[in-house]
Amino acid sequence: MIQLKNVSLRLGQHCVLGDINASIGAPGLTAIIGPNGAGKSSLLSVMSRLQPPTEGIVLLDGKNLHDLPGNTVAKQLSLLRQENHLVSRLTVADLVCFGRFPYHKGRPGKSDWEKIQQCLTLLELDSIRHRYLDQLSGGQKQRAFIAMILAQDTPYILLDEPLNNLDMKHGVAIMKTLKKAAKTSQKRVIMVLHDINFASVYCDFIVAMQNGGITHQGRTEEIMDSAVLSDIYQMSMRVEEFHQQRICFYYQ
Ligand SMILES: Nc1ncnc2c1ncn2[C@@H]1O[C@H](COP(=O)(O)OP(=O)(O)OP(=O)(O)O)[C@@H](O)[C@H]1O
Repeated sequence: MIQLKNVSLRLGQHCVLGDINASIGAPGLTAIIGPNGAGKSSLLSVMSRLQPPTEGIVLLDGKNLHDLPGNTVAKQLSLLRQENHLVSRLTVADLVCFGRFPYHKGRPGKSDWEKIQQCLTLLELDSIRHRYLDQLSGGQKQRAFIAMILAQDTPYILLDEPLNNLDMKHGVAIMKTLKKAAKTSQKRVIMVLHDINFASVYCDFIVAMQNGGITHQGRTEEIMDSAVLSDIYQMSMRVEEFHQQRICFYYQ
């Protein structure tokens, strides 16, 4: 698990995260939800070591994340950020190969190429594997980055809005792929999601944030409740059962 103990983050004058105590990352899929500016991306940054907390500590399987060697962390935890600034003259295959870097250190071997091929196929990227990143649509690029993250093959996978730019078919396909990876390889996938119904249908746990703090945390069915969601988003949200799934209606 990733444990946060009295974690606070201040950026300039702004208290972005305030005294968070939580354990996140049981095997399966965990969604982090909440309104804009609640601190979801900041929480992922702190949990992935991208950003050291101003106060408190983050433990990865009981060890202080910020004391662990970089290469150890890279084999334990991968992070897909919302904004990815990488050289656009990389091909899709180069990018996915980059995900294997903690293992091959620049000299990919047979097992690395097998994994790269597997991830390209899984994300339906075979036909565009030789295209440069700046020749891709937003959704194709997003799938290439997700393939890179899966190629890193870490027990913890942190994704900031992985469904950005994806059409419904690819959104569903990626959630199913992550769910299968979690089930067959005991992965712990933690992802920021804005689409509450994707969280409801595919995630096992939900962590909800407001104003830099975690206000609700539990199994998906506990959080997918009209009163709880209305409180989190400060608007009327109605949850109903539809084909054995809890679906939220919030269009007014
Ligand atoms: N570099 C920064 N300096 C100061 N404040 C920042 C900085 N980066 C983010 N913030 C503030 O921190 C708060 C949390 O931002 P964060 O991006 O973590 O929220 P979020 O929940 O991911 O939002 P969204 O849903 O809009 O992506 C916001 O109020 C934001 O304005």
